[in-house]
Amino acid sequence: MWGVGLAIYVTAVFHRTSLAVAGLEATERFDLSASQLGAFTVVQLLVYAGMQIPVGLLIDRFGPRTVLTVGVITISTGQAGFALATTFSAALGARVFVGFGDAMTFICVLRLVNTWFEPRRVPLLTQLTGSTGQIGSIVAAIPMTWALSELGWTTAYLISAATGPALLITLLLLVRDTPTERHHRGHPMSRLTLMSTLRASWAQPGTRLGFWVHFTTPFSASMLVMLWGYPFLVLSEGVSETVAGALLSLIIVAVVASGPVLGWIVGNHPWHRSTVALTTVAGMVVTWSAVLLWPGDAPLWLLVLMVVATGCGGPASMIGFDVGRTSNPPDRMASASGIINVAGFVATLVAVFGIGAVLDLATPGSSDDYSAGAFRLAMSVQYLLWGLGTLQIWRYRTIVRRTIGREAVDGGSTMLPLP
Ligand SMILES: N[C@@H](Cc1c[nH]cn1)C(=O)NCC(=O)O
Repeated sequence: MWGVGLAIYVTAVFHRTSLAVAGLEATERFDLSASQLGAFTVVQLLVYAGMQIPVGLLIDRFGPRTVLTVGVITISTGQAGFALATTFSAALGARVFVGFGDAMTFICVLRLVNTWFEPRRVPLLTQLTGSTGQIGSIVAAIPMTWALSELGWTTAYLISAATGPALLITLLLLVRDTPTERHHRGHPMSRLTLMSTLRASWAQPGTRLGFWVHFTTPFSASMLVMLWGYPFLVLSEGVSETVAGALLSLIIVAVVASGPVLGWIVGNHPWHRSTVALTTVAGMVVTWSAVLLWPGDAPLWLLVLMVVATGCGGPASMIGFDVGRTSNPPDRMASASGIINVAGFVATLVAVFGIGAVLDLATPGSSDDYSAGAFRLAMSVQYLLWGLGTLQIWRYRTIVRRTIGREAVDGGSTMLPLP
Protein backbone atom coordinates (compact mmCIF):
# COMPACT_ATOMS: atom_id res chain seq x y z
CA MET A 1 0.00 0.00 0.00
CA TRP A 2 2.73 2.35 1.10
CA GLY A 3 4.93 1.59 -1.95
CA VAL A 4 2.16 2.51 -4.40
CA GLY A 5 1.29 5.67 -2.45
CA LEU A 6 4.96 6.63 -2.27
CA ALA A 7 5.46 6.08 -6.03
CA ILE A 8 2.50 8.41 -6.67
CA TYR A 9 3.92 11.03 -4.27
CA VAL A 10 7.42 10.87 -5.90
CA THR A 11 5.70 11.41 -9.27
CA ALA A 12 3.68 14.34 -7.88
CA VAL A 13 6.87 16.01 -6.59
CA PHE A 14 8.41 15.36 -10.01
CA HIS A 15 5.49 17.10 -11.79
CA ARG A 16 5.50 19.93 -9.21
CA THR A 17 9.16 20.74 -9.79
CA SER A 18 9.46 19.78 -13.46
CA LEU A 19 9.24 23.42 -14.50
CA ALA A 20 12.33 24.47 -12.54
CA VAL A 21 14.70 23.32 -15.30
CA ALA A 22 12.44 24.40 -18.16
CA GLY A 23 12.41 28.15 -17.50
CA LEU A 24 14.31 29.11 -20.64
CA GLU A 25 12.34 26.79 -22.93
CA ALA A 26 9.06 28.03 -21.39
CA THR A 27 10.08 31.66 -21.90
CA GLU A 28 10.75 30.98 -25.60
CA ARG A 29 7.75 28.73 -26.23
CA PHE A 30 5.14 31.04 -24.66
CA ASP A 31 7.00 34.34 -25.17
CA LEU A 32 6.96 35.10 -21.43
CA SER A 33 8.12 37.93 -19.21
CA ALA A 34 9.92 37.05 -15.96
CA SER A 35 6.77 37.66 -13.90
CA GLN A 36 4.66 35.47 -16.22
CA LEU A 37 7.21 32.69 -15.73
CA GLY A 38 7.01 33.19 -11.94
CA ALA A 39 3.21 33.06 -12.20
CA PHE A 40 3.37 29.34 -13.10
CA THR A 41 5.02 28.53 -9.73
CA VAL A 42 2.89 30.96 -7.72
CA VAL A 43 -0.42 29.75 -9.20
CA GLN A 44 0.53 26.12 -8.65
CA LEU A 45 1.48 26.82 -4.99
CA LEU A 46 -1.70 28.86 -4.41
CA VAL A 47 -3.91 26.08 -5.76
CA TYR A 48 -2.00 23.52 -3.70
CA ALA A 49 -2.30 25.50 -0.46
CA GLY A 50 -5.94 26.47 -1.11
CA MET A 51 -6.93 22.84 -1.69
CA GLN A 52 -5.38 21.36 1.46
CA ILE A 53 -8.32 21.82 3.83
CA PRO A 54 -11.00 20.67 1.31
CA VAL A 55 -8.83 17.69 0.37
CA GLY A 56 -8.34 16.74 4.04
CA LEU A 57 -12.12 16.80 4.52
CA LEU A 58 -12.65 14.78 1.31
CA ILE A 59 -10.22 12.09 2.50
CA ASP A 60 -12.00 11.81 5.85
CA ARG A 61 -15.30 11.47 3.95
CA PHE A 62 -14.41 9.33 0.87
CA GLY A 63 -11.14 7.60 1.83
CA PRO A 64 -7.62 7.97 0.41
CA ARG A 65 -8.05 5.49 -2.48
CA THR A 66 -10.80 7.55 -4.12
CA VAL A 67 -9.10 10.92 -3.56
CA LEU A 68 -5.74 9.58 -4.78
CA THR A 69 -7.44 8.25 -7.94
CA VAL A 70 -8.83 11.72 -8.72
CA GLY A 71 -5.40 13.21 -7.90
CA VAL A 72 -3.49 10.94 -10.32
CA ILE A 73 -5.97 11.62 -13.14
CA THR A 74 -5.91 15.38 -12.55
CA ILE A 75 -2.15 15.79 -12.30
CA SER A 76 -1.48 13.66 -15.41
CA THR A 77 -4.12 15.55 -17.37
CA GLY A 78 -2.51 18.82 -16.27
CA GLN A 79 0.96 17.67 -17.29
CA ALA A 80 -0.33 16.42 -20.69
CA GLY A 81 -2.08 19.77 -21.16
CA PHE A 82 1.18 21.55 -20.36
CA ALA A 83 2.94 19.41 -22.99
CA LEU A 84 0.47 20.45 -25.69
CA ALA A 85 -0.15 24.07 -24.63
CA THR A 86 1.00 26.73 -27.06
CA THR A 87 -0.26 29.85 -25.29
CA PHE A 88 0.48 31.34 -21.86
CA SER A 89 -3.14 31.07 -20.69
CA ALA A 90 -3.46 27.40 -21.74
CA ALA A 91 -0.16 26.60 -19.98
CA LEU A 92 -1.29 28.45 -16.83
CA GLY A 93 -4.58 26.50 -16.87
CA ALA A 94 -2.57 23.27 -17.14
CA ARG A 95 -0.47 24.27 -14.09
CA VAL A 96 -3.72 24.82 -12.15
CA PHE A 97 -4.60 21.15 -12.86
CA VAL A 98 -1.10 20.07 -11.76
CA GLY A 99 -1.58 22.02 -8.50
CA PHE A 100 -5.01 20.39 -7.91
CA GLY A 101 -3.73 16.86 -8.50
CA ASP A 102 -0.60 17.49 -6.44
CA ALA A 103 -2.71 18.74 -3.52
CA MET A 104 -4.53 15.38 -3.40
CA THR A 105 -1.45 13.21 -3.07
CA PHE A 106 0.58 13.71 0.09
CA ILE A 107 -2.11 13.64 2.78
CA CYS A 108 -3.67 10.55 1.15
CA VAL A 109 -0.34 8.76 1.56
CA LEU A 110 -0.10 9.95 5.20
CA ARG A 111 -3.59 8.56 5.78
CA LEU A 112 -2.57 5.18 4.29
CA VAL A 113 0.52 5.12 6.55
CA ASN A 114 -1.66 5.82 9.60
CA THR A 115 -4.12 3.08 8.68
CA TRP A 116 -1.71 0.36 7.62
CA PHE A 117 1.11 0.62 10.18
CA GLU A 118 1.26 0.20 13.93
CA PRO A 119 1.27 3.58 15.71
CA ARG A 120 4.88 3.16 16.89
CA ARG A 121 6.09 2.82 13.28
CA VAL A 122 4.10 5.79 11.97
CA PRO A 123 6.62 8.59 12.77
CA LEU A 124 9.44 6.84 10.91
CA LEU A 125 7.24 5.94 7.93
CA THR A 126 5.86 9.47 7.80
CA GLN A 127 9.42 10.78 7.65
CA LEU A 128 10.42 8.24 4.99
CA THR A 129 7.40 9.28 2.91
CA GLY A 130 8.28 12.99 3.05
CA SER A 131 12.00 12.50 2.48
CA THR A 132 11.84 9.83 -0.22
CA GLY A 133 9.23 11.85 -2.09
CA GLN A 134 11.77 14.61 -2.65
CA ILE A 135 13.69 12.25 -4.98
CA GLY A 136 11.05 13.33 -7.50
CA SER A 137 12.71 16.73 -7.71
CA ILE A 138 16.11 15.16 -8.54
CA VAL A 139 14.43 13.19 -11.34
CA ALA A 140 12.85 16.45 -12.47
CA ALA A 141 16.23 18.19 -12.53
CA ILE A 142 18.51 15.68 -14.28
CA PRO A 143 16.54 13.43 -16.70
CA MET A 144 14.10 16.24 -17.48
CA THR A 145 16.95 18.58 -18.52
CA TRP A 146 18.18 15.82 -20.85
CA ALA A 147 14.69 15.05 -22.20
CA LEU A 148 13.91 18.71 -22.89
CA SER A 149 17.10 19.22 -24.89
CA GLU A 150 17.05 15.85 -26.73
CA LEU A 151 13.33 15.16 -27.24
CA GLY A 152 11.81 18.63 -27.13
CA TRP A 153 9.09 20.19 -24.97
CA THR A 154 6.00 18.24 -26.11
CA THR A 155 7.56 14.76 -26.06
CA ALA A 156 9.37 15.33 -22.74
CA TYR A 157 6.23 16.49 -20.93
CA LEU A 158 4.00 13.88 -22.64
CA ILE A 159 6.34 11.07 -21.52
CA SER A 160 6.23 12.40 -17.97
CA ALA A 161 2.41 12.55 -18.12
CA ALA A 162 2.34 8.94 -19.35
CA THR A 163 3.43 7.71 -15.89
CA GLY A 164 -0.15 8.58 -14.82
CA PRO A 165 -2.04 5.67 -16.45
CA ALA A 166 0.54 3.14 -15.18
CA LEU A 167 0.25 4.47 -11.62
CA LEU A 168 -3.52 4.59 -11.90
CA ILE A 169 -3.79 0.91 -12.86
CA THR A 170 -1.46 -0.10 -9.99
CA LEU A 171 -3.44 2.05 -7.57
CA LEU A 172 -6.79 0.59 -8.64
CA LEU A 173 -5.48 -2.97 -8.49
CA LEU A 174 -3.60 -2.80 -5.18
CA VAL A 175 -4.60 0.00 -2.84
CA ARG A 176 -7.22 -0.57 -0.15
CA ASP A 177 -8.27 2.09 2.33
CA THR A 178 -8.07 -0.28 5.30
CA PRO A 179 -7.15 -3.96 5.79
CA THR A 180 -10.88 -4.82 5.77
CA GLU A 181 -12.29 -2.35 3.22
CA ARG A 182 -11.34 -1.42 -0.33
CA HIS A 183 -13.21 1.87 0.15
CA HIS A 184 -13.60 3.46 3.55
CA ARG A 185 -16.38 6.03 3.67
CA GLY A 186 -16.67 8.44 6.61
CA HIS A 187 -19.96 9.93 7.74
CA PRO A 188 -21.71 12.23 5.24
CA MET A 189 -21.03 15.76 6.39
CA SER A 190 -23.27 18.79 6.24
CA ARG A 191 -21.70 22.24 6.00
CA LEU A 192 -22.21 22.52 9.73
CA THR A 193 -20.39 19.23 10.43
CA LEU A 194 -17.53 20.24 8.12
CA MET A 195 -17.08 23.46 10.03
CA SER A 196 -17.26 21.74 13.38
CA THR A 197 -14.65 19.12 12.27
CA LEU A 198 -12.27 21.92 11.28
CA ARG A 199 -13.03 23.86 14.46
CA ALA A 200 -12.45 20.78 16.61
CA SER A 201 -9.07 20.14 14.90
CA TRP A 202 -7.96 23.72 15.23
CA ALA A 203 -9.09 23.87 18.88
CA GLN A 204 -6.41 21.30 19.74
CA PRO A 205 -3.21 23.13 20.76
CA GLY A 206 -1.29 20.21 19.19
CA THR A 207 -2.80 20.99 15.74
CA ARG A 208 -1.65 24.61 16.14
CA LEU A 209 1.78 23.48 17.28
CA GLY A 210 1.96 21.23 14.19
CA PHE A 211 0.83 24.13 11.98
CA TRP A 212 3.60 26.42 13.22
CA VAL A 213 6.27 23.69 13.02
CA HIS A 214 5.27 23.16 9.39
CA PHE A 215 5.23 26.94 8.81
CA THR A 216 8.74 27.55 10.19
CA THR A 217 10.89 24.65 9.03
CA PRO A 218 10.57 23.81 5.28
CA PHE A 219 10.12 27.14 3.45
CA SER A 220 13.82 27.98 3.16
CA ALA A 221 14.66 24.75 1.29
CA SER A 222 11.52 25.04 -0.89
CA MET A 223 12.29 28.67 -1.75
CA LEU A 224 15.87 27.74 -2.78
CA VAL A 225 14.88 24.65 -4.79
CA MET A 226 11.81 26.16 -6.49
CA LEU A 227 13.14 29.59 -7.49
CA TRP A 228 15.82 31.64 -5.78
CA GLY A 229 18.61 29.15 -4.95
CA TYR A 230 20.30 29.18 -8.31
CA PRO A 231 20.42 32.97 -8.88
CA PHE A 232 21.40 33.58 -5.22
CA LEU A 233 24.33 31.16 -5.35
CA VAL A 234 25.59 32.31 -8.76
CA LEU A 235 24.98 36.08 -8.58
CA SER A 236 25.49 36.70 -4.86
CA GLU A 237 27.91 34.00 -3.72
CA GLY A 238 29.93 33.86 -6.94
CA VAL A 239 29.87 30.07 -7.43
CA SER A 240 29.85 28.55 -10.91
CA GLU A 241 26.60 27.28 -12.43
CA THR A 242 27.78 23.68 -11.93
CA VAL A 243 28.55 24.24 -8.23
CA ALA A 244 25.19 25.98 -7.76
CA GLY A 245 23.45 22.93 -9.32
CA ALA A 246 25.45 20.59 -7.07
CA LEU A 247 24.57 22.61 -3.93
CA LEU A 248 20.86 22.53 -4.83
CA SER A 249 21.06 18.74 -5.32
CA LEU A 250 22.85 18.52 -1.94
CA ILE A 251 19.74 20.01 -0.32
CA ILE A 252 17.74 17.00 -1.52
CA VAL A 253 20.50 14.61 -0.39
CA ALA A 254 20.33 16.24 3.09
CA VAL A 255 16.53 15.85 3.07
CA VAL A 256 16.69 12.16 2.14
CA ALA A 257 19.56 11.39 4.56
CA SER A 258 18.27 13.27 7.61
CA GLY A 259 14.63 12.08 7.29
CA PRO A 260 15.11 8.60 8.83
CA VAL A 261 17.32 10.02 11.63
CA LEU A 262 14.73 12.64 12.58
CA GLY A 263 11.96 10.04 12.21
CA TRP A 264 13.73 7.75 14.67
CA ILE A 265 14.27 10.57 17.22
CA VAL A 266 10.68 11.75 16.93
CA GLY A 267 9.25 8.22 17.20
CA ASN A 268 11.27 7.47 20.34
CA HIS A 269 11.12 10.85 22.08
CA PRO A 270 7.68 12.43 21.45
CA TRP A 271 8.19 14.94 24.28
CA HIS A 272 11.19 16.41 22.47
CA ARG A 273 9.55 16.81 19.03
CA SER A 274 9.23 20.59 19.27
CA THR A 275 12.80 20.83 20.64
CA VAL A 276 14.05 19.01 17.52
CA ALA A 277 12.08 21.45 15.33
CA LEU A 278 13.45 24.48 17.20
CA THR A 279 17.03 23.12 17.02
CA THR A 280 16.69 22.69 13.25
CA VAL A 281 15.45 26.28 12.92
CA ALA A 282 18.43 27.44 15.02
CA GLY A 283 20.79 25.51 12.69
CA MET A 284 19.30 27.30 9.67
CA VAL A 285 19.40 30.73 11.31
CA VAL A 286 23.05 30.35 12.39
CA THR A 287 24.36 29.04 9.06
CA TRP A 288 22.32 31.52 6.96
CA SER A 289 23.55 34.39 9.19
CA ALA A 290 27.17 33.29 8.72
CA VAL A 291 26.68 33.20 4.92
CA LEU A 292 24.90 36.56 4.77
CA LEU A 293 27.36 38.32 7.12
CA TRP A 294 30.51 36.84 5.56
CA PRO A 295 32.52 39.68 3.99
CA GLY A 296 32.51 38.98 0.22
CA ASP A 297 31.66 35.51 -1.15
CA ALA A 298 31.11 32.88 1.56
CA PRO A 299 33.55 29.93 1.31
CA LEU A 300 32.26 26.69 -0.21
CA TRP A 301 32.42 24.75 3.12
CA LEU A 302 30.07 27.32 4.69
CA LEU A 303 27.64 27.15 1.75
CA VAL A 304 27.67 23.35 2.11
CA LEU A 305 26.85 23.68 5.85
CA MET A 306 24.08 26.16 5.08
CA VAL A 307 22.39 23.99 2.42
CA VAL A 308 22.66 20.87 4.62
CA ALA A 309 21.10 22.72 7.61
CA THR A 310 18.41 24.10 5.28
CA GLY A 311 17.72 20.64 3.83
CA CYS A 312 17.15 19.27 7.37
CA GLY A 313 14.22 21.73 7.63
CA GLY A 314 12.19 19.52 5.22
CA PRO A 315 12.19 16.41 7.44
CA ALA A 316 11.81 18.61 10.55
CA SER A 317 8.54 19.87 9.04
CA MET A 318 7.16 16.33 9.24
CA ILE A 319 7.17 16.73 13.03
CA GLY A 320 4.18 19.03 12.43
CA PHE A 321 2.16 16.13 10.94
CA ASP A 322 3.21 13.84 13.78
CA VAL A 323 2.01 16.31 16.43
CA GLY A 324 -1.23 16.70 14.41
CA ARG A 325 -1.66 12.91 14.36
CA THR A 326 -1.34 12.53 18.13
CA SER A 327 -3.67 15.50 18.71
CA ASN A 328 -6.67 14.24 16.69
CA PRO A 329 -8.80 11.08 16.45
CA PRO A 330 -8.30 8.93 13.28
CA ASP A 331 -11.50 10.20 11.61
CA ARG A 332 -10.20 13.80 11.79
CA MET A 333 -6.61 12.94 10.92
CA ALA A 334 -6.64 13.98 7.25
CA SER A 335 -8.44 17.25 8.03
CA ALA A 336 -5.79 18.07 10.64
CA SER A 337 -2.99 17.15 8.16
CA GLY A 338 -4.62 19.44 5.58
CA ILE A 339 -4.64 22.37 8.02
CA ILE A 340 -0.99 21.73 8.94
CA ASN A 341 0.13 21.28 5.32
CA VAL A 342 -1.22 24.72 4.34
CA ALA A 343 1.34 26.35 6.66
CA GLY A 344 4.57 25.33 4.89
CA PHE A 345 3.23 26.29 1.49
CA VAL A 346 1.94 29.67 2.67
CA ALA A 347 5.36 30.39 4.24
CA THR A 348 7.06 29.35 0.97
CA LEU A 349 4.78 31.65 -1.03
CA VAL A 350 5.48 34.58 1.32
CA ALA A 351 9.24 33.90 1.15
CA VAL A 352 9.27 33.60 -2.66
CA PHE A 353 7.19 36.77 -3.08
CA GLY A 354 8.97 38.73 -0.32
CA ILE A 355 12.44 37.96 -1.66
CA GLY A 356 11.38 38.94 -5.20
CA ALA A 357 9.85 42.19 -3.96
CA VAL A 358 12.93 43.19 -1.93
CA LEU A 359 15.20 42.33 -4.88
CA ASP A 360 13.14 44.55 -7.16
CA LEU A 361 13.11 47.40 -4.62
CA ALA A 362 16.86 47.14 -4.03
CA THR A 363 17.71 46.93 -7.75
CA PRO A 364 15.37 49.34 -9.54
CA GLY A 365 15.09 48.96 -13.29
CA SER A 366 17.00 45.68 -13.54
CA SER A 367 15.38 42.26 -13.46
CA ASP A 368 18.22 39.92 -14.36
CA ASP A 369 21.31 41.40 -12.74
CA TYR A 370 20.60 41.60 -9.03
CA SER A 371 23.57 42.63 -6.88
CA ALA A 372 25.05 40.64 -4.00
CA GLY A 373 23.92 43.40 -1.60
CA ALA A 374 20.36 43.18 -2.90
CA PHE A 375 20.35 39.40 -2.45
CA ARG A 376 21.65 39.67 1.13
CA LEU A 377 18.87 42.09 2.01
CA ALA A 378 16.25 40.02 0.20
CA MET A 379 17.27 36.72 1.83
CA SER A 380 16.88 38.41 5.23
CA VAL A 381 13.09 38.27 4.67
CA GLN A 382 13.44 34.72 5.99
CA TYR A 383 14.21 36.01 9.52
CA LEU A 384 10.70 37.47 9.76
CA LEU A 385 9.19 34.06 9.03
CA TRP A 386 11.60 32.19 11.32
CA GLY A 387 10.97 34.77 14.08
CA LEU A 388 7.16 34.58 13.87
CA GLY A 389 7.21 30.78 13.59
CA THR A 390 9.59 30.30 16.53
CA LEU A 391 7.46 32.50 18.79
CA GLN A 392 4.33 30.52 17.88
CA ILE A 393 6.05 27.13 18.30
CA TRP A 394 7.23 28.24 21.74
CA ARG A 395 3.76 29.49 22.64
CA TYR A 396 1.89 26.30 21.67
CA ARG A 397 4.57 23.95 22.98
CA THR A 398 4.21 25.66 26.37
CA ILE A 399 0.42 25.20 26.24
CA VAL A 400 0.70 21.53 25.17
CA ARG A 401 3.29 20.77 27.85
CA ARG A 402 1.31 22.55 30.55
CA THR A 403 -2.13 21.15 29.71
CA ILE A 404 -1.31 17.62 28.60
CA GLY A 405 1.73 16.63 30.59
CA ARG A 406 4.73 14.47 29.91
CA GLU A 407 3.22 11.09 30.67
CA ALA A 408 0.42 11.45 28.10
CA VAL A 409 2.77 12.89 25.44
CA ASP A 410 5.31 10.09 25.93
CA GLY A 411 2.41 7.64 25.80
CA GLY A 412 1.54 8.91 22.30
CA SER A 413 -1.29 11.40 22.87
CA THR A 414 -1.36 15.17 22.75
CA MET A 415 -5.14 15.24 22.54
CA LEU A 416 -6.87 17.60 24.92
CA PRO A 417 -10.37 16.54 26.06
CA LEU A 418 -12.48 19.46 24.85
CA PRO A 419 -16.19 20.08 25.46
N1 LIG B 1 7.39 19.34 4.29
C1 LIG B 1 7.13 18.63 3.09
C2 LIG B 1 7.63 17.25 3.00
C3 LIG B 1 9.10 17.10 3.15
C4 LIG B 1 9.70 16.18 3.91
N2 LIG B 1 10.99 16.32 3.73
C5 LIG B 1 11.17 17.31 2.90
N3 LIG B 1 10.02 17.78 2.53
C6 LIG B 1 5.66 18.70 2.80
O1 LIG B 1 4.98 19.55 3.28
N4 LIG B 1 5.13 17.85 1.99
C7 LIG B 1 3.84 17.95 1.42
C8 LIG B 1 3.96 17.70 -0.03
O2 LIG B 1 2.94 17.65 -0.73
O3 LIG B 1 5.09 17.56 -0.51
